[in-house]
Amino acid sequence: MSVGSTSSGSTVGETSPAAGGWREGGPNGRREWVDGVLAGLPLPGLPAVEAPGTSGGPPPGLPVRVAYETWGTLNPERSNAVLVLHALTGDSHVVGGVEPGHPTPGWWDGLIGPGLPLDPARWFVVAPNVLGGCQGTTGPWSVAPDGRPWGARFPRISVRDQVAAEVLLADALGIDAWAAVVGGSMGGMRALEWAVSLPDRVKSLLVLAAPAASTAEQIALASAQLHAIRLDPVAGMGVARRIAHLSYRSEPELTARFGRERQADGRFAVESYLDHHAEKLIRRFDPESYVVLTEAMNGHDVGLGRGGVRAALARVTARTIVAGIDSDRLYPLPQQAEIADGVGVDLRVVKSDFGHDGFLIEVEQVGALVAELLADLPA
Ligand SMILES: N[C@@H](CCO)C(=O)O
Repeated sequence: MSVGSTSSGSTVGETSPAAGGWREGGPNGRREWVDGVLAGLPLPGLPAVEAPGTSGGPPPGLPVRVAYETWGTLNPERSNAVLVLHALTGDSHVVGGVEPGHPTPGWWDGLIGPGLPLDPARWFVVAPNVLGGCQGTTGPWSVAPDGRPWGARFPRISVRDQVAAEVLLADALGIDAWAAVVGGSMGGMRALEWAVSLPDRVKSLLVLAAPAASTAEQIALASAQLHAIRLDPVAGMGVARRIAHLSYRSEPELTARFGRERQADGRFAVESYLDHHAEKLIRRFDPESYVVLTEAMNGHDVGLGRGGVRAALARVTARTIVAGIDSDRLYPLPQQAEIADGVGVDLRVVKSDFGHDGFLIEVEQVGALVAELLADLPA
């Protein structure tokens, strides 16, 4: 296993791993990577399933690189590490900073920093880029063992494989147990999978706006997106984002914000809004990663091979907070209620007009939950 680092000013990427440090004083995290070989989790993984353009499951011993960002310092007891897991199109850049010449927003700005719930003076915060994504951790953009990019040949992976890659990172950093594992949406799936698969390694857990298992409706919504991308990767990802983005927002919000208003070009304002989000994603995301990650979310089921969801949730020993967004129509509250009930805690509700994206927008409420989770943990 090897460990490397890039300067915070350069894009994290396995193709240009220039050695370097990080700019002191800015909120950017330190960007590094670890290389290793993917091992299975100690519990049964997903059965290999053939999908168009993929082989079935990662080959044994798949070499992987995990690119990640950190804030703060690991204490000598190695007891202050917090794992923050991003959602579908997120990345390791949890909070923003200043890259050369331009500010870079984070997706949970307000969560990490002095005096904030994850204060780097106290906590060592680790945010990996997900396996199968396109931000430096091994994914379809990476070079396969035969020297050619994986592309559409990238193996079908599961949320469990993604967690296995994060285990490799934890091992490389010498973190036996996380003080907390925190994630929303797809990040919440991985957070839950961590606590179920490796209960001894998760002291506390925040699962936000995520299900224990993807439902028929979630798979159906995703399946329409996958079809669009398979027909035309670039235009299709735009269509996929439009479908997905609608599921990320709430009907009352769309009505209040856009109504039936038309723009000068004749498009409904809400059409133009979706067009904008589609164009933005096309500029910043890889369609093959979108497919790989969406397939992984479709396969998500913490109970698979473990006697069902209820039995799997009974394995969790972490101090746990499970929260949902009251207006979330993608992963509605009953799904978080199921997790909370299975773990034996009360469901917590984030109030938001914005639907599923409330987990990104309501940072103050999310921050309060993180602070509560960590309140009297020794660090
Ligand atoms: N806006 C989020 C929603 C998915 O949780 C994303 O793009 O990842």
